[in-house]
Amino acid sequence: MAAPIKVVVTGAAGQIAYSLLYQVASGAVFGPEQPVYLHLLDIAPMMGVLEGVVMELADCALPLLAGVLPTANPEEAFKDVAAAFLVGAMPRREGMERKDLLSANVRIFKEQGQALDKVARKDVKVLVVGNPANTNAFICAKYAPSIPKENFSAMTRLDQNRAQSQLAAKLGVPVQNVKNVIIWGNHSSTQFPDASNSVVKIGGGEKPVPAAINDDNYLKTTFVSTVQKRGAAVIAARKMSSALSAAKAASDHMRDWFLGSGDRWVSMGVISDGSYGTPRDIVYSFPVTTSNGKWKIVEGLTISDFAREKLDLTGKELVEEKQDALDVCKD
Ligand SMILES: NC(=O)C1=CN([C@@H]2O[C@H](COP(=O)(O)OP(=O)(O)OC[C@H]3O[C@@H](n4cnc5c(N)ncnc54)[C@H](O)[C@@H]3O)[C@@H](O)[C@H]2O)C=CC1
Ligand SMILES: O=C([O-])CC(=O)C(=O)O
Repeated sequence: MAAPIKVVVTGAAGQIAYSLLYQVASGAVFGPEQPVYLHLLDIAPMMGVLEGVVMELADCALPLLAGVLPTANPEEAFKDVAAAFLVGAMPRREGMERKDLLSANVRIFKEQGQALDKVARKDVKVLVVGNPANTNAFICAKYAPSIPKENFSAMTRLDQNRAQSQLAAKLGVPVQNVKNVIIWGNHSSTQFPDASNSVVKIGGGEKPVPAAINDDNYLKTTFVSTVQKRGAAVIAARKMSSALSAAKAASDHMRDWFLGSGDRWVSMGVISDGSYGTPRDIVYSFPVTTSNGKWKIVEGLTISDFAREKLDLTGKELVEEKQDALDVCKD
């Protein structure tokens, strides 16, 4: 058995963590041969609740769980971690956009970037889940200059999973038969869910999804808006934001980053190098492949005029969010 790796989950007393911790501790993320030492960070008033979570983790009797450290101190939480799930942040309520959380949440990611910079492993892989996720990831990386920017990512995997599931339902196939759907841009209502390059196993063969669905209008309208608005739809129904599906997506994202995405593209918010004419130096969601712990943007895709407009719109929003976040972090 390998030596345990240290993994931190922030917001560990919250909703998403409640589902995520089991997945990490049971081997679903780092594999069935990799023990984990869990560092659980939350704020001081939540330490009592967190104690209950620690008890439940013990009661799960998980063979891969090498130890648990609950703490309210970021420098203790981030010490020597190989993977960081940055979940802890305020969630939105009905009627809010995710960027309305910026002024409340972005300072958390400045402080946590500084702590990661001081005490985490320099090869730590950071996944920002807390909203607005892309811009928080940008700020976190900015305040951790000793760690490569490529090691910071934002979660758009939940959007990808939603998109894949919508297409599979429309086509009447199991969800794993659909692959290579892309989420471009921001984890916000301007994101562009793009099925134009996706393929489906159907009727004993493989087909492009647009040909199999044969309804361009659906792919350009209902499909896009359903995925863009799915988070809001869950909030309207549950009065709380997605948690089970968010935890599953966070596990998928980190697993693929560590263990590889195989022959599938996955969407991750990563630092933009200007690929596909997007603004540089923002955290933008691209189709990537992952292997050996590194991601690589899928190259050479054709961008239609319809897609161009969508890619530009979500990029513009990210440039604006970045400026707002930098203003908040000045004081
Ligand atoms: N990127 C994505 O696809 C998704 C992102 N989210 C976002 O994830 C975040 C967490 O959501 P939930 O778990 O449902 O919220 P929650 O309110 O249930 O839990 C958040 C936890 O974070 C803790 N926290 C607050 N400030 C902290 C700090 N400075 N350090 C450590 N912990 C801190 C809180 O005390 C609380 O226990 C929200 O911002 C939500 O909008 C949610 C779903 C999907
Ligand atoms: O919608 C929200 O506020 C929570 C979230 O990010 C999602 O479910 O995609």
